[in-house]
Amino acid sequence: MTKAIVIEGLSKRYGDKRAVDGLDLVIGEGECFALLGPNGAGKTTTVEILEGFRQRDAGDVRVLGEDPGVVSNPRGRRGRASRAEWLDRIGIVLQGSGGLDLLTPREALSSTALAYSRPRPVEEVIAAVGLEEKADQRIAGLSGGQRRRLDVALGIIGRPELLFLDEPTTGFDPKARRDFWGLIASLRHDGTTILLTTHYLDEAEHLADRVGVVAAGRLLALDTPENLGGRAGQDATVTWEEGGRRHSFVTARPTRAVADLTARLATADGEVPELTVTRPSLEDTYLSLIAPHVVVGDDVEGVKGEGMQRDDLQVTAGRPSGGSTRHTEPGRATNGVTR
Ligand SMILES: Nc1ncnc2c1ncn2[C@@H]1O[C@H](COP(=O)(O)OP(=O)(O)OP(=O)(O)O)[C@@H](O)[C@H]1O
Repeated sequence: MTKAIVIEGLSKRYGDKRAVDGLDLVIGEGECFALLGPNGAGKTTTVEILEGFRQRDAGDVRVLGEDPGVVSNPRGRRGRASRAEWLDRIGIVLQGSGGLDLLTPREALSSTALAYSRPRPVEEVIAAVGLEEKADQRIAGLSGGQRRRLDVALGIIGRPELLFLDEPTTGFDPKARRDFWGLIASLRHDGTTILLTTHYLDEAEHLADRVGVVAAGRLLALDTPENLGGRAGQDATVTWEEGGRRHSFVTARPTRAVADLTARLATADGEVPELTVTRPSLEDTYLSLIAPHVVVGDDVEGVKGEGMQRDDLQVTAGRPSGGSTRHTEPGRATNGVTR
């Protein structure tokens, strides 16, 4: 595997706060990798170090073969030319960008495109993010979701080899999210490496080849979405209706359980009433992974104000929400970058 990103023993403190605490991670070229974690887990700090916006305290980092801490410094020993070359290969969508209010999306994209050696056509990018109707209106008048789409457009206009997406679909309506997922699929198809942070687990599940879960600056788990935390091999819950009541049990062998139930209870048309077979969803697995880092009445360790509370976990954890089958066997956009 050719490595797009290599992180070894990465650490970063803010005063006494350990935002990133000995992180190791390798992301391959062409991979779509999702970094998951509660508020304050250290995701943005990590990504900003990779983007060259922040200096690390310790550890080694390589992004497209360069040390961002060195190459991103225009006055450093590598100089302005290397920095421009490196930035030419990277696209960045930050959590929110501003300062473009007086421009239109077309103007913002056209001027940003000038900074790249082989930009995508502006029209193509406007269409890809579904901003055709807003292309010539002032950015100040765009809705939150439309601005976010523009952020994404600014991130991909330079035809990056590596795209950083920090919570890209926040504020998107469901259709815009689906459209965005399609866009990411086509970028991946073209070989773009993508590092995504998101709080939407369905988004990670849909888009990512692998996910990493971080809390308190440490990597808790790393796997494909299907296998995270041993998910694929975990017991299944079988539920059905019998005698007017719901019944359920947990089993490691759901195929056999369904066959037994079908033999015993199936009606003339072969159906067992209200039969469902569920395994833990990605959300269930994620919540149990981060649960030890949740403090009752306080934020997640190392977290900003809106951290997830234990009450949230009680509502959701263990809910047989994912993989449910019925009657079947379960089976800072570049506009923020000074170039
Ligand atoms: N500039 C800063 N100065 C001081 N502390 C900071 C700064 N930036 C982040 N932190 C702290 O570092 C920790 C990690 O924050 P970070 O923003 O990297 O987390 P995150 O996983 O991206 O969170 P979110 O999901 O809320 O975006 C938090 O405790 C946060 O309060």
